[in-house]
Amino acid sequence: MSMNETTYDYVIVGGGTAGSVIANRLTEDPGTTVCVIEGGPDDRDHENVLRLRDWLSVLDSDLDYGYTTTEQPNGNSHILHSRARVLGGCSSHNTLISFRPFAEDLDEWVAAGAEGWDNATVQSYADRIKCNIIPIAEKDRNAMVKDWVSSASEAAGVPVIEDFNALTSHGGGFADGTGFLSIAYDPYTGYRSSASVAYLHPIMDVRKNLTVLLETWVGQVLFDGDRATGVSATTSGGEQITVNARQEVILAAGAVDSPRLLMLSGVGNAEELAAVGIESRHDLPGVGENLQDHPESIIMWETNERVPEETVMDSDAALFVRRDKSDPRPDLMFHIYQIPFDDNTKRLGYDSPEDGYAVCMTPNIPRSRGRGKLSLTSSDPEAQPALDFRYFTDPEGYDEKTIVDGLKIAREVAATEPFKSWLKREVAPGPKVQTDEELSEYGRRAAHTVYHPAGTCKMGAADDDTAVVDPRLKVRGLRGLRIADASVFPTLPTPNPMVMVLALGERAADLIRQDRAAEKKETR
Ligand SMILES: Cc1cc2nc3c(=O)[nH]c(=O)nc-3n(C[C@H](O)[C@H](O)[C@H](O)COP(=O)(O)OP(=O)(O)OC[C@H]3O[C@@H](n4cnc5c(N)ncnc54)[C@H](O)[C@@H]3O)c2cc1C
Repeated sequence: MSMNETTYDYVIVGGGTAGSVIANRLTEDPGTTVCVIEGGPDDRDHENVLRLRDWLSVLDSDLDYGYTTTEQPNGNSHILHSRARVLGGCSSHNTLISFRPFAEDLDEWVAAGAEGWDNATVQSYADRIKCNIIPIAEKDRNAMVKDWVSSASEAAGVPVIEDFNALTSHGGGFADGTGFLSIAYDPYTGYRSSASVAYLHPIMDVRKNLTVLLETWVGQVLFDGDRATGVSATTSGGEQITVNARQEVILAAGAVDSPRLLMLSGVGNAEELAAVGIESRHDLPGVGENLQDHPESIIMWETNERVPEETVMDSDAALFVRRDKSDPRPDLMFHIYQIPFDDNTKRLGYDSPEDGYAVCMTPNIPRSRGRGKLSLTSSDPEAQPALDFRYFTDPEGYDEKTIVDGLKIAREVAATEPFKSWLKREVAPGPKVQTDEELSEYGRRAAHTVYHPAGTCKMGAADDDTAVVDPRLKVRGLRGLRIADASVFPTLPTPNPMVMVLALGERAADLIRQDRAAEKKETR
């Protein structure tokens, strides 16, 4: 073995949300060695990463891969798809809004072939999550957002909910409601309780069986026949290294980079790989398909007085509405932003209120019907992949209608006291935009992402040719290779997905341990 070659039991690509969980759980056994390879630096060296309220300063910075979208004829072609380049992954730059999935979300997974991912099982894994998930502390709740919650409740005819997760963890879910969010944070310091904070910081430099390689980029998965044997990677100093896995390579590089890495390693649609000059190792047409997101739009107002200071991360409450009474889950979600969230409105020529005098509502589509595709544009590992979300292309026009309904409901909230009295004028789309056609045109052009790409290596039954991984997260048709991150979601859960990613990491570690124990028993 050469100097730049090392061997561990497990190699985890990506020290992000799921990767941090898996690394912690696998190294609970001191006899198991794990190497995490993370493309970004240590989050402990970045105060603005640790301080949740500074989250926007991390977006579009050198800690953001900043993926773009392809031309979106029916939507917004200018969305920047932030993905964190730092330990903890997107849990290190997101807003840490923490929702457990709904029971029916997981029924859909099981129906899609994800056997064993039923609600009872997944909730039991969510119970294990180490992040400090709590409803926003009273001291962080500001008067304007409290008034917004009252008005949202009255205008939409929905109850105020004090703890959304109490209803999903043991009651299966809720139909509608509004209230302050639950966040993974430390209310005393305002610091994140991200995956890296909760799962890695306490054990890094403590557990001798854990190695974390930072600022190191995995370029390829290495194979011996159909078995993944390790990865090749480049360190920040430009050194090429090989990291071997005695047992397994686990991809936890996220919904963009896990399929990208598979394709660069020759695993994907053979014809499409050939078209960009990559020799196919294993024809797996599902890689990169099924790209999903929670699309959203925005409505912004100028306030009469300065928005009060108290906040956790400037987006502290939500509203859920259910239009379709045949489904027990909500089908429209709104975040409130206590700041001008104006990237897309500015581009369309709207002015922005002075800092401290803006409030926004962002209606989003919890179960969007759009399905996109991620593909490689070249065999150059540095070339950005093409992310074609195909926003607002579902033939029924469901996504478009949801955004139009959302903008109308947001206006009803704004017309209801006590929130009404905070507002001076509607800035975007503005009072001239009234008809459904006008609202649709504006809503789609100003559309943004809730930053929830998923589904690009979807899980399905072992004999489902469109699936990339089986229900034990093993890449179909290969050995020694699993994927455990948001890319394996067959469908996006109704609410924000991070808790589902954390629970998936918890269960992935169990599956890996169970399979290893069974293998040991067999060879005895
Ligand atoms: C701005 C933003 C706000 C969000 N807000 C919320 C929220 O409030 N609530 C919520 O539920 N969800 C939120 N999300 C979504 C949520 O954070 C993600 O769905 C989730 O964190 C994804 O986890 P993951 O493990 O799949 O990937 P990630 O957490 O992205 O982890 C992937 C890791 O792999 C590393 N990596 C990638 N490729 C390589 C490679 N080739 N070599 C080495 N390392 C590599 C990356 O650096 C990264 O650390 C938000 C996302 C964003 C971007």
